[in-house]
Amino acid sequence: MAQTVVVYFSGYGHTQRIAEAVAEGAQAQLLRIDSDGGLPQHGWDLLAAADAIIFGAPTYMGSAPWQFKKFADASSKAWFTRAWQDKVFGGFSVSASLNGDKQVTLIGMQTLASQHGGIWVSLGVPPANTLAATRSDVNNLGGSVGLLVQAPSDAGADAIPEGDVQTARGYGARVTGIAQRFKS
Ligand SMILES: Cc1cc2nc3c(=O)[nH]c(=O)nc-3n(C[C@H](O)[C@H](O)[C@H](O)COP(=O)(O)O)c2cc1C
Repeated sequence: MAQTVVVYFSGYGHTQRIAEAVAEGAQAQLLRIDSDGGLPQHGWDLLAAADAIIFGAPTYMGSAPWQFKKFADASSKAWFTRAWQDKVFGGFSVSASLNGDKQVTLIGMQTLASQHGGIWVSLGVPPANTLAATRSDVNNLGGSVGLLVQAPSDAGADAIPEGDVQTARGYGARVTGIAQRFKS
């Protein structure tokens, strides 16, 4: 079985909930970036050993929070040794607005994965964008590069629409499934 790690930052718990849903689908280990932008002691070893790495962050002011950027910059050590070369990568971002410029955060993650020589996994699900579509549908936000999630600004993580949570589980499963195909 391919080993996937979901490495994420969450300021107020919304991205944490989605990281858990992605990890459930991916049968992955969770690795939280702390409020200082650091990883726990074993964090870098866990990432080095992974077959697949999924990045997660909320969108703050139109891009990833500085804590995620600190982690990304610190990953230059792995870049120097090509430690993440040919791993499978995915990414997700949570924000309050339906759009909210989440795509900018996602493209940053895709670029980070590409700098490391990784293989990026798209969302792989068509958009639910018909008149009959609702927020309970899978991929109702119409993402393609990776996973997009909306969390209402005045509510906790429990208020994230079920369609987004389901999309998160499905995306996690897709990333690990693809990593498994590369492994076998
Ligand atoms: C400093 C800051 C900046 C934010 N900027 C945006 C933004 O650009 N677009 C948006 O839609 N939401 C924005 N939000 C809302 C967050 O993306 C949203 O509340 C998200 O669910 C927070 O995730 P977290 O609880 O994991 O930190 C911002 C929130 C904060 C605190």
